[in-house]
Amino acid sequence: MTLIESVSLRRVLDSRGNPTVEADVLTQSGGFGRAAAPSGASTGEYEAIELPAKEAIAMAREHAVPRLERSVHAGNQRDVDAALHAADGTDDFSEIGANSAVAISMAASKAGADVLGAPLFQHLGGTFRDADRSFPVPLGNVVGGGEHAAEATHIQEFLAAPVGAPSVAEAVFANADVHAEVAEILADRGVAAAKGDEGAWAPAVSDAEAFEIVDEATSRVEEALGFEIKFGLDVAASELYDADAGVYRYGDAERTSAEQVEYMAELVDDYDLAYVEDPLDEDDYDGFAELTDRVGDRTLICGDDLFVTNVERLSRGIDEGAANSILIKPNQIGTLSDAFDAVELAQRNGLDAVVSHRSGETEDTTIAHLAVATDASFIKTGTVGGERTAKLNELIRIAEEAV
Ligand SMILES: C=C(OP(=O)(O)O)C(=O)O
Ligand SMILES: [Mg+2]
Repeated sequence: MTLIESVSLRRVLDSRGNPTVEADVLTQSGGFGRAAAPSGASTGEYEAIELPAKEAIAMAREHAVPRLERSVHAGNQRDVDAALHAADGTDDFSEIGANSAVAISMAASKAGADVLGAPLFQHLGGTFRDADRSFPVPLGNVVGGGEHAAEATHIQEFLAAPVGAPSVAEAVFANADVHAEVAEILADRGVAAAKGDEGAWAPAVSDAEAFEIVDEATSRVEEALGFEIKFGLDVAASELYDADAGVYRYGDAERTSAEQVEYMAELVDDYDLAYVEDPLDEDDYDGFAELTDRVGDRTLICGDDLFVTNVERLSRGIDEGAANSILIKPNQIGTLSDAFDAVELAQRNGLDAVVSHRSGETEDTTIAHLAVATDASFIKTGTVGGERTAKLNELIRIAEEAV
């Protein structure tokens, strides 16, 4: 019923104005799915390879599309993704591009769901998904810099975490309120701010001042709404790490690895942080393990560039106690099956899964469904901006549909 009839690929724009790959999958029974690849700026060294969109499309047309059309069922995600791997033949999708692979993988999942007449989260989560399970808490990027904005904070993302929100919708609106509150505080302080790639405010303030501002903004909104709103960070520390000198550079200031662990542990306690992503360099399993040992009982230490949604890197992290959560970005690994494998391995070992967007995004909403289907604890998908609200609004709809 879900035999793939055709796979079409085209270039579309992402939110940074760069070309990206969009895939349409049509089944013989008329099921249809469309999805587009996102794109990172602070990409991990060990991610699957994104090719220039034109090249990725040409290679996928030559190698992957003939293996899929009239051969593979869109309803069998494992078969679709195995065909993509077989077409590519490498272990990092450097032949057809992880951008082509992930667009086709996600589009096929939607075509499979369409044939069944099921919402995507249900198709992906399966019949055993417990309808009473809680929904992912949206992490809302409200202040940021790093690779996502010039002349702003060194820490890449300050993320509102409305952990006490009674519903997904209230959490989504709370993050928007924090974003607006940050704007007011910046205006009061006479600080002008544009927005970075993900729609977060990108003021030219020190990291210390950003902590003050976000702490104040979350407290004010917490008080107004009457439920707990914490905040967290994506330090994206690999971008700060100078491997030759063995130090983390925060502008003119620097920290050794031991000082970085100390600094992160202090921040967790000073600000009661709910979440700290990539606090150390992507090769520093030991530093991650030390920090997790110190503060992992009271916050999530999440591996993004550390794990790159890759089960091998995650297995090592589990063995070494390097983190207590993993960021899941399907385009880091290339297929939904690989992303699911990473989630399953993590959850079986007591780690939380956090499903995430990329800084370059489209209107695609697959990750909202993925987060619900996998029972992820958090979803990181921005706060404002059409490509971000596409996912947040979809989450609100899913929550309505899933009751
Ligand atoms: C979303 C992120 O940024 P990018 O997509 O640039 O890697 C991140 O680092 O978590
Ligand atoms: Mg990150």
